[in-house]
Amino acid sequence: MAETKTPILETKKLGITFGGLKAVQDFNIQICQGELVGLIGPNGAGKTTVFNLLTGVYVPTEGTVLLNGVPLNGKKTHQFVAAGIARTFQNIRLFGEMTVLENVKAAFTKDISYHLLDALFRTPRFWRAERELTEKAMDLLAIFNLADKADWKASSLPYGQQRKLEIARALATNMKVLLLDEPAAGMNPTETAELLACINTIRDRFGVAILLIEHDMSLVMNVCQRIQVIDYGQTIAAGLPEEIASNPRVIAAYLGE
Ligand SMILES: Nc1ncnc2c1ncn2[C@@H]1O[C@H](COP(=O)(O)OP(=O)(O)OP(=O)(O)O)[C@@H](O)[C@H]1O
Repeated sequence: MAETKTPILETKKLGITFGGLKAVQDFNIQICQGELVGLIGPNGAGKTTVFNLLTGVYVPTEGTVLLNGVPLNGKKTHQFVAAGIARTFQNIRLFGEMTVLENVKAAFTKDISYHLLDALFRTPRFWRAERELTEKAMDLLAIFNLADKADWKASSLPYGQQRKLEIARALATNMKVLLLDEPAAGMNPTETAELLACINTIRDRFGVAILLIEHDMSLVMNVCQRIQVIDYGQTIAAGLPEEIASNPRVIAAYLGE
């Protein structure tokens, strides 16, 4: 018998209109712990707009985003992050002048257990907490094979590794849901294969729910358990990768692109 799980992330009739344009409408999705779902669709279909709705960047014109069954209506972006929804962006947004390690440590702000005075006077509590943060950050970097580059300036990493660092930083926010916006964009096949392995590790190790926007179809078909397809802001198909690959509406939407 199929196991019934409570979705971590759920949307109900989510939609947004810009002027007269219904960029996303009646968008319904459920993602459970440890699930990896792909969100695909032709250019301009509304994928990034969905991410902006899921992170509080856009206020929906209709519908609701729920995290563990709790509606997030009216919350600001930082409250979405605090609640456990983290994302990466199509264009890399690292602190380029900071080191790889500092980039990850900066994302652990929720875990800082010392006060301002401890930091000012460099008390034992400050050093203990700093050591723990460094260990946690190094553990994350190790998953992404970046531990030996901890002291590098983030901007000096090769492109594919900067993308991995972005994901490591998103994980440091202790999130329950990870939204990845075209993580393989601009990567060569070797970097894409490494990324694929990382995404699988993250899912297994952290049990997070992942929603992935990706144009690289082989990546999507390889890693996703389910795929939802949107076109002109509306869901045109949802199902297993093999069902999606042979769905006539999906094929027509992509051929028409
Ligand atoms: N802030 C905005 N104001 C007006 N229109 C917008 C805004 N954001 C997105 N749109 C429009 O909504 C539609 C969906 O755009 P979106 O960027 O979400 O598509 P996408 O599927 O992510 O595309 P791509 O694959 O090219 O990144 C487009 O027609 C876009 O022009």
